[in-house]
Amino acid sequence: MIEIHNLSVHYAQKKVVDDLSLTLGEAELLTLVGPTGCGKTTILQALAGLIPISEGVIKLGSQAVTAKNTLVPEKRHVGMVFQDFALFPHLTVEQNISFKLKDLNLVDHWINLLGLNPWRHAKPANLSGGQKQRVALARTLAHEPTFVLLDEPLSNLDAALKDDLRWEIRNTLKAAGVPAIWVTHDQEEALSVGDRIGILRDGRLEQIGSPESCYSKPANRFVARFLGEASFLPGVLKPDSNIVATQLGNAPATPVDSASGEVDLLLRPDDLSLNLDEQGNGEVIWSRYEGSARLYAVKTDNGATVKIRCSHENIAIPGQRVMLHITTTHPLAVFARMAN
Ligand SMILES: Nc1ncnc2c1ncn2[C@@H]1O[C@H](COP(=O)(O)OP(=O)(O)OP(=O)(O)O)[C@@H](O)[C@H]1O
Repeated sequence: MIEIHNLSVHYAQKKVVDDLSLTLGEAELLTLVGPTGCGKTTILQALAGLIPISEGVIKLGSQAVTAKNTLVPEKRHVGMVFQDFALFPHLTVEQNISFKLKDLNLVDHWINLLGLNPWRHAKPANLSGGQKQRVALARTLAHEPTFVLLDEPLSNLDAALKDDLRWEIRNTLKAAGVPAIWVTHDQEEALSVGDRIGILRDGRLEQIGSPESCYSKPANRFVARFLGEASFLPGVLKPDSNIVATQLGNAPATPVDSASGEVDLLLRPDDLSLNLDEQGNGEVIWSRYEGSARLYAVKTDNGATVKIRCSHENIAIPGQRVMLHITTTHPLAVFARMAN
């Protein structure tokens, strides 16, 4: 188990990690997301012992690391996986994985589990990006780390490969049974592979929880926007009611921070339906073709702009009148109305 209590990290006078606390369960995979420069890499470096911490405690099993009571990286038993793979170019796959390793049985185990047998004697230069990342992961896990830190492991790979490899990495970490923190820019990746997801802003954790809870009940508008397309529709939520009344109809509501009265309803693009209708309640502003789907922005007759994702067969062009309905049956987050 890893526990982080009130961790802060400064670069000169600048606090880049601010009062971070979290606990990672056995074999738990936590994804950390946030805008560029919010401190994701700094957190991993601090946990690995690569940079000093300013305040707080990092508990790694029975060891408690503080600013004064530090522990060298070698003694933390942390495995790191980087976006640039960091393999030795002159060594083969097998030699890279077995480097400084005593138990060579583990080399075969991870080579087999990650499907690397055909490339066992190849050098990194002859491998694809996905194969290199598998080697890096195998090398990390063969050293039996107590926990694993992954810094944007897929960011140098193309989209098609990313999708498969993210699941392979998740399954492999689960097979290894070690806790891991996976930093990514990609909110879809974070939502899909994490057991829990943490959303950072300016070095602070804005929310941590299951992907479903953070996506459907974000703690604030920043989290709502960061995790996916978010539209905010004005509505009225009666006190002690769980129905919000809006210009597009009523919807089941879950208030954030006890919001009531004049509220803004969080709508995701798949919470709505759209049909061409001259007598409708809005007008298409723009549309984007996405392959299997189309994303529309519609201005409602009351002046709000909402985004809707429909089947690619549902075609409307900018300027056309459409009828929007809220179709979702699960409760939608509502926030206190923001003053203009
Ligand atoms: N060695 C350093 N000296 C001074 N400031 C630094 C140093 N490294 C990082 N920073 C600053 O600390 C802040 C956090 O950087 P960090 O790399 O942790 O962010 P990040 O969330 O990982 O960003 P990205 O998503 O772009 O990789 C940034 O403002 C960055 O400029």
